[in-house]
Amino acid sequence: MAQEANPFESLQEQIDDAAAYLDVRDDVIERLKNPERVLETNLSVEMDDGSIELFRAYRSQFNGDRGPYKGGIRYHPGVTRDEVKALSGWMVYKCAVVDIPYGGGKGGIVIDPKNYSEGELERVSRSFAKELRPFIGVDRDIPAPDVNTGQREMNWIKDTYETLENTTAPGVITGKALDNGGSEGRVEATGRSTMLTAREAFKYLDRDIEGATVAVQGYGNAGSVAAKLIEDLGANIVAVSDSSGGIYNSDGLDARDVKAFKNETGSVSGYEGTESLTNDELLTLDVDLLVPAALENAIDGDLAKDVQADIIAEAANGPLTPRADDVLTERGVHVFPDILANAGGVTVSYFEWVQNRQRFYWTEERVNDELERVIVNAFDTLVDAYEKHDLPNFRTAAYVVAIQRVVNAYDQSGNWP
Ligand SMILES: NC(=O)C1=CN([C@@H]2O[C@H](COP(=O)(O)OP(=O)(O)OC[C@H]3O[C@@H](n4cnc5c(N)ncnc54)[C@H](O)[C@@H]3O)[C@@H](O)[C@H]2O)C=CC1
Ligand SMILES: O=C(O)CCC(=O)C(=O)O
Repeated sequence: MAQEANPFESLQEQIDDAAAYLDVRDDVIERLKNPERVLETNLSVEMDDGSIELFRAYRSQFNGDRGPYKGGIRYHPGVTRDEVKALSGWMVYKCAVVDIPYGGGKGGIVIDPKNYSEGELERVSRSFAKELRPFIGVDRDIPAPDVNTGQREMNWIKDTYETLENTTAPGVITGKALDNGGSEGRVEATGRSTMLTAREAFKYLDRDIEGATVAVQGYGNAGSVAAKLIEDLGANIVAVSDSSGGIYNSDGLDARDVKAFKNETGSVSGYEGTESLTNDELLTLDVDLLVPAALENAIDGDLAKDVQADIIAEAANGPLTPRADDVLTERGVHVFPDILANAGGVTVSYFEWVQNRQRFYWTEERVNDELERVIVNAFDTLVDAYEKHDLPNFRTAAYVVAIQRVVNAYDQSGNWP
């Protein structure tokens, strides 16, 4: 099992690693390593039995130099202040690497949603929306889904905001259902960017993705969509997992059928014709491509020594610790970082926000074409930086590109006296 690393310290280390290759003053870099503000609140919510329960919740607004704060809201028992700070910082550099006009933010509630009824979850979400209301807005801070949240929670938050503000403002949040101002293609967007990154990575490394073997850790929104779209490229998904464990079949799984099985039974475990394996076994399988799509710190320095994949495309945020990065760089494993490989989610959120502002809605084909253009451009810019500056790995390349863009926006804005 991977050792805990503090994700906020990991983010700061990633920024320092890239800053070493940039001609930017230390005090400016220091500014880019810390959030502008963090809201911490205790939601008191009535449960179905009439009792009141407290839920700790956070929203971190990391940096707004390039536009409104943007980023998802996570419901998970492991949410911490430092985790939310890290996730909000990763959003800054993600939006910059794909060059969409946002800063970075992130929110989280310490809750295991499995233990609550739909009515209780609605009251928790509305209570958080009430606390968030003064801090968010179409041009201020725009939340979205993350782990254990989706269209349902986004709809509740939008409705609470609009009711309290006595207005209609669908662009205050993205990832909504289609009938509530959502965008075609948003549900699949995160996994789609992982597929596009993997496709471009194989091309760049002069390898064939058709017939390649693939393991996917985490089979939720990001992982299951990435799996099915990578399978559509002709790759062979041999192993997938979720929090209950993993399944393996050397002949390959049917990604869509496994998802249907998980929807029916609640987990991938027990899928017909498979051997079970632990998450650590999955992460160290001898495959061509590994897609971590669960949570932070899945692979630490020790586990990284046993990773046998040649290419990693990070669908999750922060799945590798900095020590794991060092080990994998040393061992020549090609890691394509989260801030590129899962940037499809926020990119299509941007498209949703644009559509909400214009009250003019796009076809799924247009969304997917525009997304492909953004991700392929970002990939090309990243490999150009990697080659031009002779950088150690693709993560550093992504941060070099992203930090420079944030610094440019900051510099061009001038100074207050
Ligand atoms: N939903 C989105 O649009 C975006 C999500 N992400 C990132 O993708 C990752 C996954 O998020 P979603 O797919 O949205 O969440 P989700 O809630 O839809 O799915 C999470 C999956 O990970 C599994 N999981 C949890 N702990 C695990 C463990 N220890 N080992 C193996 N599997 C485990 C769960 O069982 C579930 O299948 C997170 O890091 C998230 O921040 C990144 C960009 C956008
Ligand atoms: O869609 C968005 O705005 C943000 C998605 C997100 O939280 C992420 O990319 O980690």
